[in-house]
Amino acid sequence: MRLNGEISHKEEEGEKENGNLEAQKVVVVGYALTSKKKKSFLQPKFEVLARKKGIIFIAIDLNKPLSDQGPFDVVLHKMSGKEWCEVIEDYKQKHPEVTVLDPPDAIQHLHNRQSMLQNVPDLDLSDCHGKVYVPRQMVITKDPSSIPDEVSEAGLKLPLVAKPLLVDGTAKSHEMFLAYDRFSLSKLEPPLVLQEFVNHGGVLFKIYIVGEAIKVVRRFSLPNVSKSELANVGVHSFPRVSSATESADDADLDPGIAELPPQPLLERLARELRSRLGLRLFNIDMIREHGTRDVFYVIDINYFPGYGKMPDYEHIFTDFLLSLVQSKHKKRPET
Ligand SMILES: Nc1ncnc2c1ncn2[C@@H]1O[C@H](COP(=O)(O)OP(=O)(O)OP(=O)(O)O)[C@@H](O)[C@H]1O
Ligand SMILES: O=P(O)(O)O[C@H]1[C@H](O)[C@@H](O)[C@H](OP(=O)(O)O)[C@@H](OP(=O)(O)O)[C@H]1O
Ligand SMILES: [Mg+2]
Ligand SMILES: [Mg+2]
Repeated sequence: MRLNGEISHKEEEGEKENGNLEAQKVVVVGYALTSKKKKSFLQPKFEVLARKKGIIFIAIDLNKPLSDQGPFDVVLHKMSGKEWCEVIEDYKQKHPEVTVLDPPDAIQHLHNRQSMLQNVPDLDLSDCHGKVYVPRQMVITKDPSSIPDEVSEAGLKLPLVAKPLLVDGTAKSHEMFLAYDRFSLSKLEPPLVLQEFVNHGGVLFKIYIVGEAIKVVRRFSLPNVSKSELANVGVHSFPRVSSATESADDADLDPGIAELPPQPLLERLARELRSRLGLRLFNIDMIREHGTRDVFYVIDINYFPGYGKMPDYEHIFTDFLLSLVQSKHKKRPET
C-alpha cells in the first residue's frame, strides 16, 4: 500500500476522477508479460476500470534490477526461463511484503503436460455430482521408431492425441496431431504425450480461476470420432480449436452436450487444484464423455491463460487484486 486509509466505496465505484489518485490508496501492480499477453490482458477498458478502483499497472523493465523498481504491492508475471525464475525467487525473499503471483516452481509444473495433470486423480471430489478423470496417456521422450510397440504394450486405445510434452509459450508447443494408427506415430518428433482421444460432442468447458473466483465458458472443440472413422490411418494435425475467440456459449447445441458441469464439482475442483498446484491464476480445459451426464476428463491446465476472453474479466480481476491487498492488511497486527 502506498498511501493511508482504505479505499472507500465511493472510490471503488469510480466516483473519483482519474487525476485524483493521490487522494486514494493506490495499489501498484508490476507486470512482466510478453507483448502478446500484455495486449490481450491489459485492454484499455480493464485499465480504466482498474484506475477507477485505485489500481495502476506498471511494466517491469527486464533490463533493470527488479528491486530497484516499484515499489509494488503485487507482481504479476508470465515469463519463461531459468534466469527469470531466479529473479522472482530472489525478489520474493527480499520483499516478503509484495504479493508475487505465482511461485515459479508451481508455474513450472504446468509446463510439462505430464506433470500438469498429475494431481487430478488424487483430488477429493466425493459428493460433487460428477467424476473427473485424466485420459490415459504415455510420455515418449526418445526413439520415435519404438512408439508403435510402446503404444501396444501400454494398451492405449486409438485414436490418440499427440501433444508436445513441454509447453513453453511457443506456437510449436501447441501443435497437436490426431493419430488413427500406431505406426504413423513414429513420424512425430518426441518428446511427446500420447493421450487417448475422448469423444465429447465437440464442446469443451474452459474453467477460469482467478483466486477464489471461477468462471466457466463453452468452447468449440474437436468433433466425435465415429466408429467408421476408427478405420482411418495417418496422423492429422489440427488447429488450436478451443482458444479461438469464438465462444460456443450462444450456439444451438444439444442440451446434453452443452449442459455446464455441476457447480459443486467446479467449485471443489477449483479449490482442490488451487491448493495442490499452489497457483491462483490458471484455467482448466475439461470435457464431458459423450453419452454421459457426469463423467468428465481434464485434458489441459494453463497458467495465466487468455483472461481477456473471460466474460467480465475486468471486474473479476480488479476485485481479486483489491482482495489481495485488503487481506494482507487484515493479517497485519494493529499498531
Ligand atoms: N484427450 C482428448 N480428447 C479429445 N479432445 C482432445 C483431447 N486432448 C485435446 N483435445 C482437443 O485438442 C485441443 C487442444 O488440446 P490442449 O488443450 O491439450 O492443447 P493446448 O495447446 O495446451 O491448448 P490451450 O490453447 O488451451 O493451451 C483441446 O482444446 C481439445 O479440443
Ligand atoms: O484462454 P485460453 O482460451 O485457454 O487460451 C490461452 C492459452 O491457454 C494461453 O496459453 C495463451 O497464453 P500464452 O500465449 O501467454 O501462453 C493465451 O494467449 P492470450 O493471452 O494472448 O489470449 C490464450 O491463447
Ligand atoms: Mg487447452
Ligand atoms: Mg494448454
